[in-house]
Amino acid sequence: MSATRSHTSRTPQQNDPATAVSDRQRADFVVVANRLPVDKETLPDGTIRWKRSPGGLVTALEPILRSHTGAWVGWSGVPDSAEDPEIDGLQIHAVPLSTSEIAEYYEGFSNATLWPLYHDVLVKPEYHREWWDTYVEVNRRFAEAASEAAAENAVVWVQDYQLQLVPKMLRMLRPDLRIGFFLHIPFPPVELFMQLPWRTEIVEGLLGADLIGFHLPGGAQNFLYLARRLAGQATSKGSVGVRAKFGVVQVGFRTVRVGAFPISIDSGDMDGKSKSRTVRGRAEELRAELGNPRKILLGVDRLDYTKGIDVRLRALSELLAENRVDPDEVAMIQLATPSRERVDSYVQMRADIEQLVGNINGRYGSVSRPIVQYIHRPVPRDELISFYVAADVMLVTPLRDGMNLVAKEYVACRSDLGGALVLSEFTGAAAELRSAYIANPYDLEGVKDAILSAVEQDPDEGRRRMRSLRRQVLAHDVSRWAKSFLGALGADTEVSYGPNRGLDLVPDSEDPQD
Ligand SMILES: O=P(O)(O)OC[C@H]1O[C@H](O[C@H]2O[C@H](CO)[C@@H](O)[C@H](O)[C@H]2O)[C@H](O)[C@@H](O)[C@@H]1O
Ligand SMILES: Cc1cn([C@@H]2O[C@H](COP(=O)(O)OP(=O)(O)O)[C@@H](O)[C@H]2O)c(=O)[nH]c1=O
Repeated sequence: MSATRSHTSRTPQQNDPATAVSDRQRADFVVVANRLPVDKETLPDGTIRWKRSPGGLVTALEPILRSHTGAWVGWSGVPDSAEDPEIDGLQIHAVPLSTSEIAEYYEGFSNATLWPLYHDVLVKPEYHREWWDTYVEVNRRFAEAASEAAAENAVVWVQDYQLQLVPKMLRMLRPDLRIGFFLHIPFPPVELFMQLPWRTEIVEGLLGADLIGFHLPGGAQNFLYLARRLAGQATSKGSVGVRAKFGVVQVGFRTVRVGAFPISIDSGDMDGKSKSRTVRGRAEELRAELGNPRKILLGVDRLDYTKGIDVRLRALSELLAENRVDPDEVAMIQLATPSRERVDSYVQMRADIEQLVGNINGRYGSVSRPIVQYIHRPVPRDELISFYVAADVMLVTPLRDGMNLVAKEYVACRSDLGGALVLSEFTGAAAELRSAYIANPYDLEGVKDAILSAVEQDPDEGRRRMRSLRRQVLAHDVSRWAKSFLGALGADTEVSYGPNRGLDLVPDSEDPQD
């Protein structure tokens, strides 16, 4: 997948005379992400094996990686591991991280500085100069690894907040490359971003890309303002659309495009799997294991303070206390994958949530039937689909979330048009899933009303809503997401550039939704 534009610059070989990839073919499409698309597994006999991880990004990009000479640059998730595991022919380039780099770059700057800052400062971001220094150093290592992996004129797609300096660093190493960047979490309001002591470096780091993607137009517009204010660059002023009507920043002779590309899931695959006899049977079993309650409520999240798990538990607790929900008729399942367990705010939040679960079960449950079933371990994908099929009401109540794929997965699994989705208005998904029961997670009465409406919904109304939600999710799947981004980057022959290539071409007045 060579980019179409011409260049005159160092070839990778000139750049890098003797590298770890010298014996491998350089790739014409390179994904750079904090995490590799593989998980390390220790078998009962102690042997180690690498397993393809089931994430949406891997699913979306795998066909593109396979149809080109594709490579993935990332961290294995294990300290000091320099193994380059080969999975089904996919080229993997591991960037090893030491224990202290994991503490300062991943747990520190990525997840105790940027993550809370970009999620509405739900907890106070910590600003430490040593963390920043390590973030710069690790970003440099990722940029070097990408530079070594990429063939001349290759397309490189950098992912997410952990790697915001990589586009500029990579461009300096390899001006021939076509570079895209996608942010998977919200881009914060300007007033919050301005707290960051290294705000200009981050904006300039991103401006190394040819195309910068956000989930929502609002994030793109915040970024355009900052590119003007902090980096002093000329930008377009009109509104940004969805998958179209890009903003532009003029950086010297380069035009950087800025757009909104809401990510999605492999909805066709989930739809198909959810119809299988095994999944349906397992869903029935789950209902039976819970004592066949009238209504099953479900939450599926990484255990993260952004996800509003406490919000839904408090809402349920109050509904039970007010006798608006009968404890004999409802059961709630909360699946909570362990996440970032060495970061203080996550430790505290886990204790709070487990206490709330205990309070509800202590007050309203019985020995044989707790109200809330809480599972604190990852649930495999196929099993997860059975939970979606079994649940009458899906509770997605984040205080802020870039997208929230769980909401889309639930919808994709409901070909029976059953079920109801309660969805926080502060998720990226809420911009598309308008037929959900939308609630403001800061308004507990509103959340309670939304849950009650979903529990008591008229079946015809439920089918109408689910049909409309499914239309959206099935039409906009993850492959469309990848193609629309890569098309805008000029890397995919199936999708061509949109019209907005110059500063004056972004119209002010057009509707931001396509
Ligand atoms: O890698 P971890 O620290 O274990 O965290 C897992 C991932 O969490 C974040 O997910 C985001 O991306 C989703 C897909 O675009 C989106 O739906 C969700 O709203 C985001 O929170 C993070 O952005 C990833 O980098 C992490 O790997
Ligand atoms: C709890 C749980 C989740 N999954 C899968 O994880 C992702 C979660 O994606 P989302 O966008 O909702 O949020 P974050 O990226 O975590 O911020 C989704 O694809 C779930 O199916 C899982 O496989 N197993 C689990 O136990």
